[in-house]
Amino acid sequence: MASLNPHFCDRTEDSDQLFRLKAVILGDGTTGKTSLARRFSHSTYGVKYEQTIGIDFFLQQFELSDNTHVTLHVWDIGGQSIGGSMLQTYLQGSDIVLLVYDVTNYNTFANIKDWLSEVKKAFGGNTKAEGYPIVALVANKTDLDYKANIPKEKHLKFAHENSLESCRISAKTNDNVEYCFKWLSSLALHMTPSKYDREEWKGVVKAVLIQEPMVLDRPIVSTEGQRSSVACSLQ
Ligand SMILES: Nc1nc2c(ncn2[C@@H]2O[C@H](COP(=O)(O)OP(=O)(O)OP(=O)(O)O)[C@@H](O)[C@H]2O)c(=O)[nH]1
Repeated sequence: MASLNPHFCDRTEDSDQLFRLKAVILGDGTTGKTSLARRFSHSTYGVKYEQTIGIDFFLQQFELSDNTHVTLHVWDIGGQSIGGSMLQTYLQGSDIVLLVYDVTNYNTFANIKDWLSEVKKAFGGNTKAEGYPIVALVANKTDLDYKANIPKEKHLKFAHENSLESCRISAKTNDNVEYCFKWLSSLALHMTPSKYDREEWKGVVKAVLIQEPMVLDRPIVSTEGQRSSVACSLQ
């Protein structure tokens, strides 16, 4: 029942329910935490790297399903914060923690265990305790999968062994970003999204039409004289 849910914060005139959640993004520097937060909150992306010193805040409101709305407060923590006393404070009251690594940088994956230790420490080491957040292992920069050096199996094994949720995203192309945040929000609210909702969150993958291949200086045609299928490549 919504009224018993600690995240419930308002009911609008037309009986819609509004929930408030806090998501904290952790991970090594340059793994794409700010890019992820910015992509989800502002639908923008920039290639220029600007180091986050301390913390940055983002906000996004969205509809999770009919009549259920979420205000998500996203705390983007600078990659240099590990081991600092403030990190423990930042983690207090979080509903969702995203542990982000860069698929092209093995060290950032190897260091996830240290970030996870920080999360456990902040919640007294008991991952089953009430108030322990939904924690997800997030592989970013999957647009660079062709030069990734962390096998997907390794990602899944680590997630499974540590009872983490799992997302593979690209802040650059927006692949799975909405899905990841909405899926984790659903879990934090103990909701089961419908298949239809989940498909919708996955959105449309950007496809680019490439030039129709030419054979002997003319387009490929089928024997009936119809044009054959057009080739597409995913960016
Ligand atoms: N190819 C690719 N590059 C990305 C992606 N996400 C982020 N980047 C780039 O990686 C660099 C670092 O991104 P940031 O979002 O600033 O990284 P951060 O984790 O917030 O870094 P700190 O502030 O040091 O903690 C930037 O140049 C981004 O453009 C992605 O999905 N794909």
